[in-house]
Amino acid sequence: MEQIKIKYLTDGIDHLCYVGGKSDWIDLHAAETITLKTGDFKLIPLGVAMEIPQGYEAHVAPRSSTFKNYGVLQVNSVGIVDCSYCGDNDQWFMPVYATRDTTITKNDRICQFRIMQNQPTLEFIQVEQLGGADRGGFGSTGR
Ligand SMILES: O=c1ccn([C@H]2C[C@H](O)[C@@H](COP(=O)(O)OP(=O)(O)OP(=O)(O)O)O2)c(=O)[nH]1
Repeated sequence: MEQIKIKYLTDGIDHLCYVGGKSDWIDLHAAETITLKTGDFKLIPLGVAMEIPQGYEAHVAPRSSTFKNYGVLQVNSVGIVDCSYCGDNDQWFMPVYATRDTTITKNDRICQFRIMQNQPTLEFIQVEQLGGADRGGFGSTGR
């Protein structure tokens, strides 16, 4: 089992845990109560900093119910937390855009994350011709 050092940056949010029977994604909590007007952008503090193991990164995504419950969109679609983001003040955030007036209450489970192994180091070799057959370009397989 991998161990991750975690620092909670605020009182009053639940500690991270698996929700039994759900999945291996782990929910993250809003660290403060935030009221947004339609069209507002806000970095929602998630109240945690972590030391992700070397060779891994975390992917942060909305929960499926986040839009239904709060009307917010995660503007970067998926957040990437690098393992170099590991200091005491490297708090995790969820950047959101409000599509309606809304309130997110402190400790609400607003998004979720998992860690993923880093990809291998890639070397790009410039060529004039690639080896594969054309597939027809973007969106060519029909609806
Ligand atoms: O949704 C996110 C995305 C990123 N981060 C943190 C962790 C990540 O390691 C750091 C930087 O993210 P990224 O490299 O994607 O952003 P950038 O715009 O390139 O900023 P930087 O100049 O800090 O690298 O911000 C979050 O807390 N939430």
